[in-house]
This record gives sequence, C-alpha cells and structure tokens, in this order.
Amino acid sequence: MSDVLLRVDGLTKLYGDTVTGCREVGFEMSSGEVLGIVGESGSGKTTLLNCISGRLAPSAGTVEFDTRTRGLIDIYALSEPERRMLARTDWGFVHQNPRDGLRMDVSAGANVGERLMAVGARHYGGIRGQAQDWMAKVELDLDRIDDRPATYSGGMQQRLQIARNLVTGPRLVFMDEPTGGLDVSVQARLLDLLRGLVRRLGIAVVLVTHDLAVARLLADRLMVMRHGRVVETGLTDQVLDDPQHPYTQLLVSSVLQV
Ligand SMILES: Nc1ncnc2c1ncn2[C@@H]1O[C@H](COP(=O)(O)OP(=O)(O)OP(=O)(O)O)[C@@H](O)[C@H]1O
Repeated sequence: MSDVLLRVDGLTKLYGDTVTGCREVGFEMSSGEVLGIVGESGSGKTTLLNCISGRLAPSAGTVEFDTRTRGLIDIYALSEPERRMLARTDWGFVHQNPRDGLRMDVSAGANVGERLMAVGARHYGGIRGQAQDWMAKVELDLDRIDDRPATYSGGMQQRLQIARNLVTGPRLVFMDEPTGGLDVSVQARLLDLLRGLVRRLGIAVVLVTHDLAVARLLADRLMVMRHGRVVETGLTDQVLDDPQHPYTQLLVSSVLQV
C-alpha cells in the first residue's frame, strides 16, 4: 500500500517561451510530512507552490493528490469546480500577506466561520463555537471575535489566517513565507504556534521560505531550488548541517555569516 499524499512528476512551468519558472521538478510527500522549499529570490519556489496547489497550470508534468474518495488523481485532470472543491475540503493556503488570505471587511469570527459554511456547515451555534475554539487555538483574544481583521496587528492577522485555513481539517496546507514581513519576536511566537499545531494535527505542509531558520524549525525535509530546478533534497538537518551541492553550501554559509 502506498502512503503517498502528493506526487509531483516532471513539473515544468515556463513563462512565455523563454523564462523558466520551474523545470522538471519531481517529489513525493506522505501524510503529516512538512516539506520545506528553499532557495534565493527568483529560484522558482512560488511558481512551484502555485503549480502544485492548483493555482497555476503547469506547462508540463503532473501533480497527483490522494483524494479521500478516488485515490491518487491528477489535479489538472479535474474540472475547475472539482479542483475548487478539493481545495476547500482538503487543502489550505497560507499567504505571506494575510490580506491575500483573509476577508478584511467581515469580522474575524466570520472569516473562520465562512470556511465551515463553504464545506456545508449550517448550524450557527456550532459554527460560532468552532470559530471560537480556533481563535483560542491560535491564541487570539475571544473578545475580538466580532472585530474586523483590519483592526488586528500583522501577527494577529496571520494567526487568524491560520485559523481560517485549519478550521476545516485540511490534510495538506501550502504556506508561502508564512512568517515573512513580521518582526522577529512576533515571528518566533508564530513559528512556535505553527509547529505545535502542525504536529498535533498531523497536517502535511509544503512550506516555501527563503529563511533557513524557519525551514530548520518547521520542515522535516528540504528541497533546495536554483534557477527553477531542484539541486538538493534530504532531511532538513542533513541538508543544513552537511550540504552537498555547492549552491546549498553557499546558501547555508551566507546565512551563518549573518
Ligand atoms: N508572472 C510571471 N511572468 C513572467 N515571469 C515570471 C512570473 N512569475 C515568476 N516569473 C519568473 O520565474 C522565475 C521564478 O520566480 P518565482 O517567483 O517562482 O521565484 P521565487 O523563488 O518564489 O522568488 P521570490 O522568493 O522572490 O518570490 C523568475 O525568473 C521570475 O522572474
């Protein structure tokens, strides 16, 4: 029996005829695994993340996900509504900028609750209760549940975005620089919180970051990208403590000098 949750094969995305977003990327992930994608700016991390999360059609290659009912299927062979439903029920996407992942004009509670409604919840009391539970889990003050996210700090908005994504029990969450743009102490608390939640809930995560300290804290395994290709992959500690590829060595040593 295979334990593959996500299988990516030969994934290539070109912009126009000449610009490579990513090229010939292949990997597999199991349930509950946290995969970090690292590399400098322009190496193709975001392109890859968008392709594997169904947001950007690749030029070539396949992305297969283990659906609850039909087993491993190519997400780009699904119809658009089917893929959207899969994204609602089984996936989450945490953006670097919480404004891209929240609705700023409705209350914090509604931001969490509307995700439950999108997967069929109808009982107002139950939805409100779950929204409260999740606000507590991400350490948000319940007195602020009726406030709009626009009145929240950046760190609070990011925690709310995480609650909104996790409330439906996704099996795979995509994260694009989830702690980027926050100041260091806020970042550390958020990382701690994220690590605890991901471990406790057994969620698989694809984490894009250029910050190797974030990758070290959260990821089980790392994939190092350069010019759109994967140059090295392995267990996080192995890659960071004993990098094999000259580019990874450079990446690690330039961080150590900071
Ligand atoms: N919409 C686009 N149109 C044309 N080229 C693009 C587009 N998006 C990305 N690229 C190019 O694809 C390559 C990979 O970019 P990508 O944003 O995926 O890298 P990245 O590693 O996520 O960088 P960053 O950390 O700065 O976000 C770059 O050369 C970039 O200029």
